[in-house]
Amino acid sequence: MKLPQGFINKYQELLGDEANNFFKSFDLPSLSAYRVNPNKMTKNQLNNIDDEPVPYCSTGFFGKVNGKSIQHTSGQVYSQEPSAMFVGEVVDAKPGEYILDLCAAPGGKSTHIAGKMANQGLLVSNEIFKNRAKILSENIERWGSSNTVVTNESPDKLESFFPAFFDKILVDAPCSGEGMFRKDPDAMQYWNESYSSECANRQRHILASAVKMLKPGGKLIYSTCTFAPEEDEQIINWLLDEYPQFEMTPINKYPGMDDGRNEWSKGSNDVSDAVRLFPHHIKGEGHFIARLSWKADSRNLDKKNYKLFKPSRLTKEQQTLLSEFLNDTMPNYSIRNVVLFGDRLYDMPDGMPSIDKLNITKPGIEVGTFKKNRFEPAIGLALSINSSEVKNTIQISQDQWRQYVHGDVIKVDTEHKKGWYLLTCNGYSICFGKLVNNTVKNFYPKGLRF
Ligand SMILES: C[S@@+](CC[C@H](N)C(=O)[O-])C[C@H]1O[C@@H](n2cnc3c(N)ncnc32)[C@H](O)[C@@H]1O
Repeated sequence: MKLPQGFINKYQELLGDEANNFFKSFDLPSLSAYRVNPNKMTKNQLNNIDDEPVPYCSTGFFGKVNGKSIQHTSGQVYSQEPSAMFVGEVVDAKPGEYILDLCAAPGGKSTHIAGKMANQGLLVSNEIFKNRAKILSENIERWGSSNTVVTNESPDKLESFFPAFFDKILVDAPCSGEGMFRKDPDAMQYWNESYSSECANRQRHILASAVKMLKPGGKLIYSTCTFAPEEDEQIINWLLDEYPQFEMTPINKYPGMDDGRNEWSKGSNDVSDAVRLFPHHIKGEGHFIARLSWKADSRNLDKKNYKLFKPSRLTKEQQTLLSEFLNDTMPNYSIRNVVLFGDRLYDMPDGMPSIDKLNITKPGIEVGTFKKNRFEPAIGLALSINSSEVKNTIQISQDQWRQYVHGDVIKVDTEHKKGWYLLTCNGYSICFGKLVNNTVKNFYPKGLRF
């Protein structure tokens, strides 16, 4: 691979004897891997996977997943390069926590975090760019995460909605992406001698917003997929100088992982507790991760600081249509917080403050749409539940799955009564379908068909 000459000069000087091995690693093929969804897969299914495990991520495996496979489309797996998986492990999300993933698209770290939260607590996944926030929402939807809200805001706008709100915040920062060169050589075209300093400026702004949204006592996790000290050790050194309430917390390092390099930090703070994943030391594309803790004790959320969320009001007709659907299909399902976007009904997780004026792409699980005289369940609802939560299911074969995702109807032999059914394949929820006279009508969203 032809690396930029300035890049070669820079890392020759920084890495000395190691530089040659570092440069050689760019000529090796990039590594593919995937994580499985612990909220969908059973331990047994996990144990049956033959691929080589990623040693530092219990749900990670080396291997390629086809984006048009049933595994991907039903949210059983998420493709992610292996070193990026260590970020989610360092976040160490726990069920019940309030977590913000501030730079979240396309959703690798958010799906990892959501998997660990087991649908309990609140995950706000934010992305500044609208088109990327849409992709993030689709990935969260497939993953079936019911405690996740996707927002589309700049970090400074988000501050006013969530002052001192989160237990943990991940800043997986936009960066010069040197760790992406091998996978996507086009990323090299943006590289120049001053690019890292520009990125560092933006990273400091994002972190300043993140600090305002973190609860005292909370944890801030910072990561990049670049090797540039300006965006890695020097950012952490700046953060420790600027916000003395923080201290670094050690990260349990696995063989092949390196310490943060104090000699690159241009400061007096010890940043060796950060971790570097270099492609010539470990099987991955490369990452930098640091975890900081706010030294003060955690205090409880003072609700008075927040405008409380007010649920949307359904009309009488909407209430009737929804009750009919739920009674017929999933009588035990109750919507936590009703949010209506036009005719689309969402089930928002608990814990959100008022969402007035907040740009939200996905306020939670999309339950369905109110149509004239009927309620149509959404694929988002199907992907977030399992068959034990619905009255009526139809198991379809892999061939029938192919027909359905292509937009075709499915014929079923057995006698079933007319109505909505959850279609499952190999035990995984796929979509709702409406059965009329032994034919399952196709409700797979047009935009997702293939
Ligand atoms: C490294 S990527 C995040 C990858 C993501 N965490 C994942 O695991 O899939 C950084 C994200 O930051 C977003 N971004 C760009 N400029 C930003 C800014 N000024 N503030 C916040 N986010 C920004 C980018 O659009 C991009 O989606």
